[in-house]
Amino acid sequence: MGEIQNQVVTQHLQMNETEKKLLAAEEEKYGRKLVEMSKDQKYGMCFACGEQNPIGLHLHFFWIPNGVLAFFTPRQEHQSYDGRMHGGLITVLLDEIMGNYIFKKEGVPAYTARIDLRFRTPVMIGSTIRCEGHEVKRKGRLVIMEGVITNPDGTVAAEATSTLMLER
Ligand SMILES: CCCCCCCCCC(=O)SCCNC(=O)CCNC(=O)[C@H](O)C(C)(C)COP(=O)(O)OP(=O)(O)OC[C@H]1O[C@@H](n2cnc3c(N)ncnc32)[C@H](O)[C@@H]1OP(=O)(O)O
Repeated sequence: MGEIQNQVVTQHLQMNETEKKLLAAEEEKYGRKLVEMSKDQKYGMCFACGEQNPIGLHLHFFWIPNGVLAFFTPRQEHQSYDGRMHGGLITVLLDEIMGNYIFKKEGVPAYTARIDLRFRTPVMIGSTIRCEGHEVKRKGRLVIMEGVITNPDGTVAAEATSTLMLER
């Protein structure tokens, strides 16, 4: 098993042209360049953001005021029913943007203790979606975050609230 893992080599996926254009439009809106969150080599196998994970989503995250922004374009392998992105993977996107934001902001891992999610409209394969998360509340080590995924036509695809527990 370890041997097989060690043989896996992957190329980190960069943002595609559509994602870059959408990012540029956001930067226009904010009137400044958005800073990308650093990648932590220790977590290179993270399914959502890890650069070394051969089957990962290879997300890129950007700091926005009190929150985080990312884009994602689902591929054929991310399907559920024909042409639709799998809901479990939509959940991964929301879980990740909220969790990674707190991890990067605080410098300690934050574990998802609860996630409430509503799927409102389908996400279609090949369409670039916008993922945004914001911190809304703190109580001790507990952090409440909200996240939303928007389709290219502006409709909300999914929205979630999560409770994360910061590591001691
Ligand atoms: C770049 C690297 C990658 C970044 C990835 C980030 C995104 C991904 C994030 C994840 O998906 S993490 C993986 C999935 N989640 C887990 O594996 C977490 C599994 N659960 C646990 O490990 C523990 O349950 C947990 C750390 C969340 C809490 O355990 P603790 O022992 O630290 O806390 P405890 O259960 O004693 O609760 C402490 C307090 O918090 C409260 N609490 C716990 N969970 C709560 C909840 N969900 N809602 C409200 N309150 C909650 C609890 O009632 C209590 O309140 P009191 O102090 O007043 O008694």
